[in-house]
Amino acid sequence: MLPEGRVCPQLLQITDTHLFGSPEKSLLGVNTRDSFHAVLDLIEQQPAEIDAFLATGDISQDDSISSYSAFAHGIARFAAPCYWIPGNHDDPRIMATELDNPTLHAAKQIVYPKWQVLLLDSQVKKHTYGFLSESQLLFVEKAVAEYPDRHCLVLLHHNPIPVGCRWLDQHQLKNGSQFLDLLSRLPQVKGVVWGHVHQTLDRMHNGIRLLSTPSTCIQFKPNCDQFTLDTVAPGYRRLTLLDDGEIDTEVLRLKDNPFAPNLASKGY
Ligand SMILES: Nc1ncnc2c1ncn2[C@@H]1O[C@@H]2COP(=O)(O)O[C@H]2[C@H]1O
Ligand SMILES: [Fe+2]
Repeated sequence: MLPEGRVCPQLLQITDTHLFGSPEKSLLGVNTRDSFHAVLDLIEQQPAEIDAFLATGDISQDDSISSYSAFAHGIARFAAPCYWIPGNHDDPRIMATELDNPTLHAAKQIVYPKWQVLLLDSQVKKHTYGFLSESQLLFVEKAVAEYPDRHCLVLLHHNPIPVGCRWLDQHQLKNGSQFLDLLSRLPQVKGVVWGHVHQTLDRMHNGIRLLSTPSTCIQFKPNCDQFTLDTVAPGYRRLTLLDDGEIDTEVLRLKDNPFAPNLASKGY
């Protein structure tokens, strides 16, 4: 719930932390534990109140218990609750045990006075691409019918539209069109937010704001056919859900990127 006197939820999306069990390990030249902590430092420096963190998957890179406990330990420095969904790299069984305490757990639906936030599971076991099952799609319809007077924000790991990188778009949400067609019939839905693509996007589709968010570690360069890393800094997204259904949002990044990746990398 929100503190008394405030109706606009302030949410922070952190995504694709790709943590390892070992604090020494790097992904393509970036120590993901250190970059995660640097992003948390940046969040701590902001004056904004935080009502919840939304962690949109690929929390772990190696599916070790200690990678998930590193996430839990890091996020525990904030009092706000953190809700997570799995990404293609995650093991939901380990998440269910390691990321489960009063302020950190899986969530499907968060209800605020003027908004509801839905968190969908787009993971397909052993595959990099995503898919939303019939039950996930039905859940969206039911949730909107349950609270027809509230605006609705939907989060998932995978991108429902191609972002313009051919190598990456093969791994998108396979039924993205079906998903967006459904949302377009639900006027309560104001925005869709995802991770996975390690880059920023902000576009409108049939009145719905489509937003993607940088990773807290490596970034992918937009509009590249082949795997290409970007030099822009790790970051996160602030989302403020306004009473009138508008989404006030910004991406905040580390200054003077201290986490330069190995630009010669061809993949992972
Ligand atoms: N060179 C590559 N070509 C295609 N896919 C890749 C390449 N390198 C990595 N990937 C996959 O693409 C995924 C995109 O983001 P993820 O972090 O989910 O994990 C990545 C890998 O599973
Ligand atoms: Fe991913």
